[in-house]
Amino acid sequence: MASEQDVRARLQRAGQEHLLRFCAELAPGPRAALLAQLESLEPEALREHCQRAAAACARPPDPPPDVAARLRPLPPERVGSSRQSDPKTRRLWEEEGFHQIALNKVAVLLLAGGQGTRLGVSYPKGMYQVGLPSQKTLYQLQAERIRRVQQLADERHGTRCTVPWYIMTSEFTLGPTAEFFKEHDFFHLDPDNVVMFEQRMLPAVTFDGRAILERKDKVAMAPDGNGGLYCALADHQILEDMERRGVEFVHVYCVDNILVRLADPVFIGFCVLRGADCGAKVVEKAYPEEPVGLVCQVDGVPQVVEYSEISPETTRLRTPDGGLLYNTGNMCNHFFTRGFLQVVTREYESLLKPHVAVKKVPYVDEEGNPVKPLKPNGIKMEKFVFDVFQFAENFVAFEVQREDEFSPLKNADSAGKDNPTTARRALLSQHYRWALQAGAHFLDSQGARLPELPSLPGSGEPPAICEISPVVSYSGEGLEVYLRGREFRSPLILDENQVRALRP
Ligand SMILES: CC(=O)N[C@H]1[C@@H](OP(=O)(O)OP(=O)(O)OC[C@H]2O[C@@H](n3ccc(=O)[nH]c3=O)[C@H](O)[C@@H]2O)O[C@H](CO)[C@@H](O)[C@@H]1O
Repeated sequence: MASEQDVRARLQRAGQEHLLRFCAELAPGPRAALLAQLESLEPEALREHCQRAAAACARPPDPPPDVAARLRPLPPERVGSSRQSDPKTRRLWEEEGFHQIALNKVAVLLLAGGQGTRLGVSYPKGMYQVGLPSQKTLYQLQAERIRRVQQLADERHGTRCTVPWYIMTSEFTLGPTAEFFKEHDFFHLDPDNVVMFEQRMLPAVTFDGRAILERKDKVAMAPDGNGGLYCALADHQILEDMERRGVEFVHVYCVDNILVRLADPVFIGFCVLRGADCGAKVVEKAYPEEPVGLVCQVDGVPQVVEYSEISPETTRLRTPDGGLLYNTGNMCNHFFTRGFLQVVTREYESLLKPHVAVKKVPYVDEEGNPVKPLKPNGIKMEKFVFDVFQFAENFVAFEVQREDEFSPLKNADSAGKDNPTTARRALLSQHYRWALQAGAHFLDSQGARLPELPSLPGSGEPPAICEISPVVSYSGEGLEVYLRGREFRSPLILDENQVRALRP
């Protein structure tokens, strides 16, 4: 371990010597912990990080005034649509996707390093359960969708394929996530095919460029944003692991969309047949100010402009027919070829510009008292996963139906939107629609038929409660054999056991 003297010399080079101001009064344990943490911070990088944060914060608020003028919607030739395509084309994409999955060429990669601050939980968001009858967590739903998509590819192609699951965590989420997966026996996936790796952390910085001490013995650190993915892939040789497994296509997604279709064969197939190296799923925005990134072009280059960096006036612009001009909402659901990820990690990562987030960061004052600030006092610098789109040779967007594929869990119920209630409702409405399409009828507790509302939107409360395990159906397929012409009392939980009992 480095001595205090060494660490002090390094911090002097970085202009951050104040981080040692309580060192002398610490007991040996905390002192060693602090020195170890400080030793891991490379002086030049720390200096640059702190200067950059302060400078970025001193600039006028983003976006620069001329961004709106440089924005354009994506040209139609770059956009495919699941909802507007004919069934034959959709089938073609799906077949191609399943073909690639059966060849073991597809992996999924979960971004799970975020802290769930808005949701108000101290544990990883994937461990959250929104109150489904089965009490499944987001992680379990995702694991089961992987199992089902593998099974469907196997049935079509007579294989035994694997969709490896890469999970990017952070210092905050790795321990509890790894523990949770162990406790749940990896949700019946082979642990060898679940690869967890950790993204880097960066110090939080004051407005005048000083790294913040959260405690006398600890610097305040935050994950480096979901664009930390590219450094983390290199740090942990993840692309090499993918290469060993023969993975060519990577489906990257955000932890909190309860409807997420992992390794979605339709999306994968569309991107592969288009020869894309990079793709993004999009949904039509629900309302102009919806907090979703805007997939568009800036100066003719495909990009996402984050919701926090676009003015309300621009979000409200309309086309002559009355629709929103900027309508393509980012779902944080991306397609990358391994080749593209390789080029990005080798050549472009250092060109990604960090984004500034001003936050309330707990700290110790000059006397060493812990303070929970009431106003934002610190800067966190984050890279964004989509900032690599600009480097793609062939970028495509793929539009899907919101009620089929997008219901993010961002907030606590008090926020009214994108919360546990809306997520639960979206999933149960979808399963209710699938059950009706498959020919099921529902009865109330007295045995009377309940009304049938086949076009119920995701936001509506379904007349009957029906939850279908992802192990039974991935996107509504294969249900007729259990449900057609049958009557069920609400609630119906269609899981593996129930299916065995219903099999003709
Ligand atoms: C930067 C980004 O992608 N923004 C998108 C994100 O916004 P949003 O602001 O909701 O992004 P979040 O903070 O929820 O992060 C998205 C995902 O990245 C993960 N994460 C975050 C920070 C971090 O350091 N490490 C990490 O892995 C989170 O765990 C989560 O799975 O989702 C929205 C859809 O729901 C999109 O419309 C936004 O354009």
